[in-house]
Amino acid sequence: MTSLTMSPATEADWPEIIGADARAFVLPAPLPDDEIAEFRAKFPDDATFVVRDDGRIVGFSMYFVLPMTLPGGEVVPTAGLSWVAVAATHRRRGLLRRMIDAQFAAWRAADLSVAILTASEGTIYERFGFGPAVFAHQARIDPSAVVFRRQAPEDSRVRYGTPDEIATRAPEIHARWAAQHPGAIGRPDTWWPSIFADRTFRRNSQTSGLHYLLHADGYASYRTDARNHSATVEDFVAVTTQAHDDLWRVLTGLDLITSIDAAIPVDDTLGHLLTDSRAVSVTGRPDTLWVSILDVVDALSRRSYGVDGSIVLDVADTYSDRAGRYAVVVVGGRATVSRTDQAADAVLDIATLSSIYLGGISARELALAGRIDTTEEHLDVLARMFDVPRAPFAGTFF
Ligand SMILES: CC(=O)SCCNC(=O)CCNC(=O)[C@H](O)C(C)(C)COP(=O)(O)OP(=O)(O)OC[C@H]1O[C@@H](n2cnc3c(N)ncnc32)[C@H](O)[C@@H]1OP(=O)(O)O
Repeated sequence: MTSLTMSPATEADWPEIIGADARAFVLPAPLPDDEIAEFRAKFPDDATFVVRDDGRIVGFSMYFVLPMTLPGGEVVPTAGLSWVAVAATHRRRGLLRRMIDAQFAAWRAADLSVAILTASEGTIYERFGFGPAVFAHQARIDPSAVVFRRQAPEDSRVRYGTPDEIATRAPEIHARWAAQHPGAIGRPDTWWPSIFADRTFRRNSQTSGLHYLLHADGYASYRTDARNHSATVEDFVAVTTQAHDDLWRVLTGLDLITSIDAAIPVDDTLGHLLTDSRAVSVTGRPDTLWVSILDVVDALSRRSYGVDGSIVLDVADTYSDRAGRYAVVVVGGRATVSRTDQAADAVLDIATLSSIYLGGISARELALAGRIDTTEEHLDVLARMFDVPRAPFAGTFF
């Protein structure tokens, strides 16, 4: 393996990278050229990491810089690790680890305090200090059982969008939603063209293109399947409860549709709006975002907290340089965080701290699982400090 080298991608590398990724991610075919052009507009070449063996590409990964909203509303730039693939001929020989080492160095050089990813498997990334932090409910809705408790408004306030309206309205509505929702991944301008293009490789011969429903404060896109008359909600963005309820009224009232699938926030209110909450069944609870805190002091200082208090965390990190004791002192909901020599109140590893960072898992749950070593008194402080009023929701897969 002495012939292995790593460098940023060059122009000539892209056909080989796209082919290798299609193979690794079990895609039926490499991405089409127009999709590749849009994909490449999303990140600079120096955010790419190509491993070659004797000149042939055997490993690839890259990162986007993506805005993410924290509890309290501050938006931080994050390193969004993505497109990680190692050739089957070179698996389990340390290529992923080598690329992650280089990525970490790049993230540090770029002063990024938080890294995020959407994971293909649950057992890969904890060793690098990532923990699952945001979840969604995979919901299946039975429209025939849907009866809203409140009477429908005379006008649903929802309209189908024309392509022009969608191009103007959806990014603006998404930005408003993301600004107020913890865990939300902001979508840079360069992300929208391929969403709107809705190319045929994203569906099969019997599924429709995206239909867009627009509201003054929200939108939803969905496609239908002619084989079984089902609908799948691809994107649902509601800035207000009114928009949420109005959009769901239209979606659940689609004539000739026998079931609707959607990924919804774990605290979504749809079931509570109905006379029979069983019309909404939860078929899964996937993790939708993994987080790794890169700079504990900076990351913890940027979110807000539910209650004031202070706690000393002893953080373990077997991968990088984040281990140590940190004093977190919260006054008026904002934290002052510093490294300290004081005795620890709670002991946990960096992946566990990253899991509770956005409030998607409670410290209490992880302590019960033996992942946080603390006393009942300190756990109470820790759990209440990190608790959030609304569950985080990422809303974007990357
Ligand atoms: C953010 C994303 O892009 S998620 C997508 C990840 N990519 C995929 O799922 C595509 C298909 N899979 C692959 O391309 C490869 O198998 C990868 C990228 C997952 C792993 O690449 P490899 O080069 O084989 O990993 P590498 O040898 O560096 O392993 C590093 C460590 O992770 C472990 N590991 C790697 N893959 C896995 C896995 N799938 N499950 C469990 N552990 C794993 C290794 O055992 C090793 O552990 P250790 O160093 O602590 O002893």
